[in-house]
Amino acid sequence: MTAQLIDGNALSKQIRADVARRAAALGARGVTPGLAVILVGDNPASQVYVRNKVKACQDNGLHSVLEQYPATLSEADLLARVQALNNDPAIHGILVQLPLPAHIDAHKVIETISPLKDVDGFHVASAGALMVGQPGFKPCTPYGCMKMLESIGCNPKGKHAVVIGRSNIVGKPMAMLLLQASATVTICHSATPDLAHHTRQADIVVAAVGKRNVLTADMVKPGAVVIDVGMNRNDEGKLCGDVDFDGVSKVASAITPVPGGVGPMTITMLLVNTLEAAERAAQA
Ligand SMILES: NC(=O)C1=CN([C@@H]2O[C@H](COP(=O)(O)OP(=O)(O)OC[C@H]3O[C@@H](n4cnc5c(N)ncnc54)[C@H](OP(=O)(O)O)[C@@H]3O)[C@@H](O)[C@H]2O)C=CC1
Ligand SMILES: Nc1nc(=O)c2c([nH]1)NC[C@@H]1CN(c3ccc(C(=O)N[C@@H](CCC(=O)O)C(=O)O)cc3)C=[N+]21
Ligand SMILES: [Mg+2]
Repeated sequence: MTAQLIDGNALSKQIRADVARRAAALGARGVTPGLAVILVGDNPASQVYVRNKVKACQDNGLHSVLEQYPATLSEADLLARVQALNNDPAIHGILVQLPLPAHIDAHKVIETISPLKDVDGFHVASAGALMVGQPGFKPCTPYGCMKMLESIGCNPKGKHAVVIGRSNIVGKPMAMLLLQASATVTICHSATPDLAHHTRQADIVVAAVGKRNVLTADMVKPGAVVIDVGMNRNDEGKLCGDVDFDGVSKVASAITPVPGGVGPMTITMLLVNTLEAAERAAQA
């Protein structure tokens, strides 16, 4: 391995310490930042993520409420819960864990969250703000990826960035943030005929697909920076990303691991967004 490891746990620790300081300062003014997390159903992966989020709040002086509902919860009842949290002054951020059961329209649920409390950055208003460069919540995963680039002094300006994946929660906002940072951005997806042709030209590659070994060493330009968003399980049930880490880390100049890379940074940026929502509410 020749690449520098971009340690998401270490960077998270630094940023979370700052969050904890600012949360304490707000607390001294009588405002405790509050996050509500709603989990519907019993998806085991979702339970792990949600528990990590609640624990991160506790560890850094944020108040959190976890609401768990059975998979049979009706859409109307979920919308009513979101509306109640919109009106709850102790709650500054609302996160509805995805995926939701099939009988619930996730889009409708997200659009019901007040944009002022949309700490996931998934609301159309947040996505639109990002698109036109207005203030708004940035989606936590791409936001965390930008912080990881910054942490190693990688300024995207003038670089060619290739994003693999175009989902509304990762790929698309990732591309927008890189564009905002003045990279030249290529977005690849399942209908891209020759993925390697694009990735080989990239100074920065972000893989956000959800399939193992989407990016292998032969697809990477020597010295490129590689960010692995993927969360998959290998044949032994071990957590792994989209990137062939062993191969690519011999070619890249810097690379994020899985676990311990983008995952913890996603939670860290959720704390940052919640803190900022509370700071804004305290000013208003
Ligand atoms: N670490 C973290 O904090 C987070 C990790 N994740 C993980 O990141 C991964 C992506 O998540 P998400 O964006 O929600 O996933 P989606 O399934 O919504 O999107 C996957 C994207 O990958 C594209 N794709 C699929 N196959 C290929 C291929 N062979 N070549 C190129 N592109 C392909 C799809 O293209 P098309 O649009 O054409 O279908 C789609 O745009 C998952 O592993 C997920 O678990 C997600 C969120 C947070
Ligand atoms: N409304 C909503 N917001 C989300 O932000 C959201 C979501 N729904 N649905 C699912 C995805 C996925 N996601 C992760 C967060 C942290 C880790 C994480 O902490 N990963 C650890 C490992 C965790 C483990 O051990 O399984 C790591 O990479 O080191 C992973 C994945 C947030 N998501
Ligand atoms: Mg990770």
